[in-house]
Amino acid sequence: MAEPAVALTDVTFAWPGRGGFSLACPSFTVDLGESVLLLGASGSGKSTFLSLVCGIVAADRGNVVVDGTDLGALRSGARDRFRAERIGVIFQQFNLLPYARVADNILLPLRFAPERRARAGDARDEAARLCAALGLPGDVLATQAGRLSVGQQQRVAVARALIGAPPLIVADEPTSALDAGTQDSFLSLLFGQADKLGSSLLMVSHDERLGGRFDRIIRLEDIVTTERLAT
Ligand SMILES: Nc1ncnc2c1ncn2[C@@H]1O[C@H](COP(=O)(O)OP(=O)(O)OP(=O)(O)O)[C@@H](O)[C@H]1O
Repeated sequence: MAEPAVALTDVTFAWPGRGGFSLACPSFTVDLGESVLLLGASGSGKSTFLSLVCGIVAADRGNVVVDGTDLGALRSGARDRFRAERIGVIFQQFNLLPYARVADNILLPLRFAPERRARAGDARDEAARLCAALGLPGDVLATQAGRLSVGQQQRVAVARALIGAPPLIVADEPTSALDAGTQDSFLSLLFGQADKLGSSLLMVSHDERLGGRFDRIIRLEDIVTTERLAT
C-alpha cells in the first residue's frame, strides 16, 4: 500500500516555558490525495498541530512522517528544506512580503527547493498560469503584494503554496478574512488546483460551514489531548 501523505504516531509536544501548552496525538493520518478538515475552537492547538505536521517545530516524542520521511530524523535546517520541497503552506496571515512583487512572492519557495523548482518548469509561466486559474488579474505578477485586496492576497498565498506541485498542501484558517460567498469561490479554486496536482490537503479551521467539500472532517479534540501546564 502507498505511504500515507501524513502519519503521526504517539506524538507529544510542549511549547517551552512556564504555563506552556502541550498536546498529545496517539494517531492521525491523511491518505494520499485525501482532503481533511480539522475543526477546533480558537486556542485549541490547531496551529501548533500544523506546525508539527510541517516540521516548523519538532515532536518531543513519537513520529511525524510526511510523504514517507520521518521528520524526527531531520535537523531543523533539513526540515526547512524538506518543507520547501514537499509542502505548500498557506499561513493564517498569508505571510506575503508586502513590498515585493507578486511574482517574487509566488516564486519564493522555489528558491530553497531545487526539485520543486524543476517540477515547476518555466516558473514564471507557471506563476502566471496559477494566477489566472485563481482568478487574479493578468497584470498582477508585477504588482506589489501589499497593494492587493485581502481576497487577492489570499489567492497569491495559494498560488505560492501550489507552485511546483508539492504533494501536500497545508492551510491554516485560509478563509478567515473572507465573507461567505468569497470563501466558497476561494475553496473551489483551491480544491480545483489541488485536485489537478494530485496533492493531499490538510486544512484547519474553527468554521464548520467549510466541511462540505472535504473527504473527511475531524475534530481536533478527537485526535489530540491538550494540557496547559500550571504556572
Ligand atoms: N510560539 C509559541 N510559543 C509558546 N506557546 C505557544 C506558541 N504558539 C502557540 N502557543 C500556545 O499554544 C496554545 C494553542 O495555540 P494555537 O495557535 O496552536 O491554537 P489555535 O487553535 O491555532 O488558535 P487560533 O484559532 O486562535 O489561531 C496557545 O494558547 C499558546 O498558549
